[in-house]
Amino acid sequence: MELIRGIHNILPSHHGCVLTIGNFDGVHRGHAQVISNLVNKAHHFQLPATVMTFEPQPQERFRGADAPARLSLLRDKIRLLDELKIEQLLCINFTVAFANQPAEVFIEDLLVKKLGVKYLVVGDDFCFGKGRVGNFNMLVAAGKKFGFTVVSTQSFMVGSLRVSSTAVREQLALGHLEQARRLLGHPFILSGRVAHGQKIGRTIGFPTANIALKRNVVPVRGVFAVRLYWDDSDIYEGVANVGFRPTVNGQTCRLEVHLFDFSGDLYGKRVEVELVAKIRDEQPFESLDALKKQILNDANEARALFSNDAS
Ligand SMILES: Cc1cc2nc3c(=O)[nH]c(=O)nc-3n(C[C@H](O)[C@H](O)[C@H](O)COP(=O)(O)O)c2cc1C
Ligand SMILES: Nc1ncnc2c1ncn2[C@@H]1O[C@H](COP(=O)(O)OP(=O)(O)OP(=O)(O)O)[C@@H](O)[C@H]1O
Repeated sequence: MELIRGIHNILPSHHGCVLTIGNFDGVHRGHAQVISNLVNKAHHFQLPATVMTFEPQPQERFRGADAPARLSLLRDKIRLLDELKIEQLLCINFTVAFANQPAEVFIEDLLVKKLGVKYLVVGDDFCFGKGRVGNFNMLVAAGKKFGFTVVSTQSFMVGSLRVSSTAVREQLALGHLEQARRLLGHPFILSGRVAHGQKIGRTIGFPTANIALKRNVVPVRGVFAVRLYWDDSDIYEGVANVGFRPTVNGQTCRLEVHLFDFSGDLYGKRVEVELVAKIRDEQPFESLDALKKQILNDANEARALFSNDAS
């Protein structure tokens, strides 16, 4: 997959493609269905299957810290889209100027002149452009004028629920990891680099890897049974907390992972943490000793969960 970073990097050789557009946050099963249609059409037309996405996501640009929690960082999104076998990912810097373009300008300048879209696949609720006035019917009319075809994909449902990034966020906020996984089609992960913490954990017998969360808002809070992936080959099980650590007066939201039976050095490593099941909500404890007792219970619960999974 070729990553095209920004409109200014679209070359004449990129002219002519089969395209879809969206946030693709989390790259869930609804997205996978849209992209499967895209890839089929691309084969048929012998043109590259291309996804256009935005960074930051539009709501992050407009609402800052009030934007919905992010399901996937750009690098996770790139990996997940790559797995769906697209050929080109166009990542557009979502500036205010870009957002303020009228829908007609977006179509004519970007879709027609720069990208030479031959076929456009969108979901059934797709909107775009200033004031989100651009919709499926407008695209169909533009397609007739400029010579491209627009198709909409039917809603992808799990039971009676339409899969969406919003629906995944709701399930994660409720701690329903299994249902979130069903909607995503893959496990929910948090990724980042292991940083130095306050080093209190080791004094209570639970050393933790602290992972700085690069997102504005995280869709989960609490204590979880986790798997940690690192360097592609090693998988470790453990227990983790996502939160502000009220017992030690934490100021920022952090992911802290205690791995079972691990004594290596993870500092500086980029890791992926799969949240397997929620154990409980984070809470303040009156002493480190009380926290230690609780973490011991959490670890036992997580170990039991993993050994049940294995049997
Ligand atoms: C499994 C687990 C559960 C935790 N639960 C809580 C909690 O409920 N409340 C809290 O204030 N901190 C909680 N913590 C965070 C601890 O306060 C923190 O890991 C400890 O202070 C070590 O910090 P350090 O990594 O900076 O040394 C938890 C940590 C782990 C690993
Ligand atoms: N369940 C689904 N079925 C069919 N198409 C979908 C589904 N979910 C998203 N799409 C389509 O995938 C493309 C990208 O969607 P996008 O990420 O922008 O929205 P979303 O997943 O519905 O998230 P949100 O909850 O933020 O609206 C759009 O064309 C959208 O219409």
